[in-house]
Amino acid sequence: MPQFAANLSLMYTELPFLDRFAAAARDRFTAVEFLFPYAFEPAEVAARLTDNGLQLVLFNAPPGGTDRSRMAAAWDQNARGTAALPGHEAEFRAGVQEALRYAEVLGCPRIHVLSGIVPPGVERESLKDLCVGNLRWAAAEAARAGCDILIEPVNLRDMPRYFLNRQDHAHELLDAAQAPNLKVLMDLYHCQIVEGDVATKLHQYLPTGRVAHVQIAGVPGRHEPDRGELNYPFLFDTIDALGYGGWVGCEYRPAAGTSQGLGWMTGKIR
Ligand SMILES: O=C(O)[C@@H](O)C(=O)CO
Ligand SMILES: [Mg+2]
Repeated sequence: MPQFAANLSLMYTELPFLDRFAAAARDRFTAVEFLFPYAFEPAEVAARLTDNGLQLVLFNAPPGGTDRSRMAAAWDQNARGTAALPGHEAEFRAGVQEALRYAEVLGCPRIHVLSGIVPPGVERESLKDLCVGNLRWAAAEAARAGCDILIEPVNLRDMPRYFLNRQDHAHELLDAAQAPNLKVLMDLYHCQIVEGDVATKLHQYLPTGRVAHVQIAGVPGRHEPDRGELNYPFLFDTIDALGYGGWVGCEYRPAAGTSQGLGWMTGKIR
């Protein structure tokens, strides 16, 4: 079976953020991921990882701006990254630097950078070159810290007008950027909603070695993977058969309690 990481932004939300680490460890997770750690000092988060024998495998660069007191508000106001947004280059760079500062303390080898909401009246295509330049810069900075930069195609129902929606578009950006540590975060929930044909997409992209992280959730509800239209046992077998050795993040909203809903995983955590 693949190795699963608990997503502490969507799971265990019945607990305060810093208490979710112990809860994940009690459920026998050995790895976690989350969206944004910036409400806390890196040392505070690092202590929770160490205390609970957990490794951090992925988190996001700030969605916009690096002022910690305004980051949650920025997210609520639809800030979804700046990699593809004209006029936000300084903000993008500051966000990547801030993420790298956390990654170093947290020992995390992967940072997901969001690319942004396409402004009204702007063609997505016209933003590609800017995005490639920003990603190339971010990858070079991250390489010095031994980190990968990841980009994730996200569905337009959850994130209207988000810049990056399709696997092939993500791989086009990688082709253009030519940075070995620029990789794809393949979220099968988004992939199913946007493109479908998920097993074929796994066959197409996992062997490239460019997929550095996978995420899962049931479709359409984004609940446990045993709820909904995707046949995850089959997809897990496919992931294994393709020799994917990376992490699979459980990025779902538990339907009725996180621990209670882990039956789908019983006996499957490495
Ligand atoms: O799929 C998602 O929503 C996340 O992986 C994410 O990072 C969006 O912020
Ligand atoms: Mg995701």
